[in-house]
Amino acid sequence: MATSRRRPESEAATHEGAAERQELFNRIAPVYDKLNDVFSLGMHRLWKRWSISWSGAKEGDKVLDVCCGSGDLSFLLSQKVGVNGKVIALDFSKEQLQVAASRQRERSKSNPCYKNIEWFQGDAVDLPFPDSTFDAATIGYGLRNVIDRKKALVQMHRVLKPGAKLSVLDFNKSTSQLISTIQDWALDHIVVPVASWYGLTSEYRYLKSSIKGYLTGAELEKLALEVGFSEAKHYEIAGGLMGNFVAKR
Ligand SMILES: C/C(=C\Cc1cc(O)c2ccccc2c1O)CCC[C@H](C)CCC[C@H](C)CCCC(C)C
Ligand SMILES: C[S@@+](CC[C@H](N)C(=O)[O-])C[C@H]1O[C@@H](n2cnc3c(N)ncnc32)[C@H](O)[C@@H]1O
Repeated sequence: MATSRRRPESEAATHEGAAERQELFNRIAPVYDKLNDVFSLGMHRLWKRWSISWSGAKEGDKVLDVCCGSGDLSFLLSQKVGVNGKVIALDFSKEQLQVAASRQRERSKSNPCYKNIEWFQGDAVDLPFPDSTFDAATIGYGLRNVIDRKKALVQMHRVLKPGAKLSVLDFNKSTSQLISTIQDWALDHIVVPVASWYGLTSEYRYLKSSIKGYLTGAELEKLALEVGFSEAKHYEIAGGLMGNFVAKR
């Protein structure tokens, strides 16, 4: 009997799902930064600063930003680790990485520290780095979008040094009916209608369904301990609309 080289059905579905998401993030890349500022009234910048603090990144460190997108967290990490440090930023969307690289070129004109960032196109579930490489890692609004989140956590655990921290910023999948009603209302009545002006209706509708399909803080803590992190704690921020999860290798 000839051996089939086709992927098993579930693996093929995962691959197709990931490719669809990659395309979605490619499509939103040109307006992504602007819409985040508009919809969060600029607050996402503050949440990202907090997430960097939670990562424990410091001067001279070698750090990883997974699902870096257009690079907001990578730029903050870059300032934190300074010219003696190194930021490795990874994403699977070519368009997002192009935006990130162009922002880096622009910012490096006034602050050479940003030259310490290196961009990689790659998959969060298959990180192309050796074990125990990084002093800290971040993933902002990324883990929710990864189909096999356990695999991504296993990978991030593997590439962190013992004692290093992972900081995961994202929407909070709240257990409070009030908070999830507010999230749903804002997404249905503000975010999706405005995104529609840019021809991005389905892309921003996806945002709501991805929050429903995400993990609660308690579920994130449980999963991180399962994959080998020694400590895991989820913090609600922005009145419970957002969350930051911290896990220590
Ligand atoms: C920076 C933010 C989200 C990034 C983001 C993440 C995704 O997974 C996406 C998927 C598909 C399309 C877009 C995104 C995406 O932009 C968080 C803030 C921006 C949000 C788009 C809007 C948040 C609305 C909140 C429910 C209410 C905000 C309250 C605020 C204090 C005014
Ligand atoms: C919502 S954006 C967040 C970007 C950035 N971290 C921020 O906070 O603005 C999510 C990013 O995750 C990336 N992404 C989603 N799944 C991924 C995967 N499996 N591997 C690599 N990148 C992924 C997308 O391409 C997108 O750029």
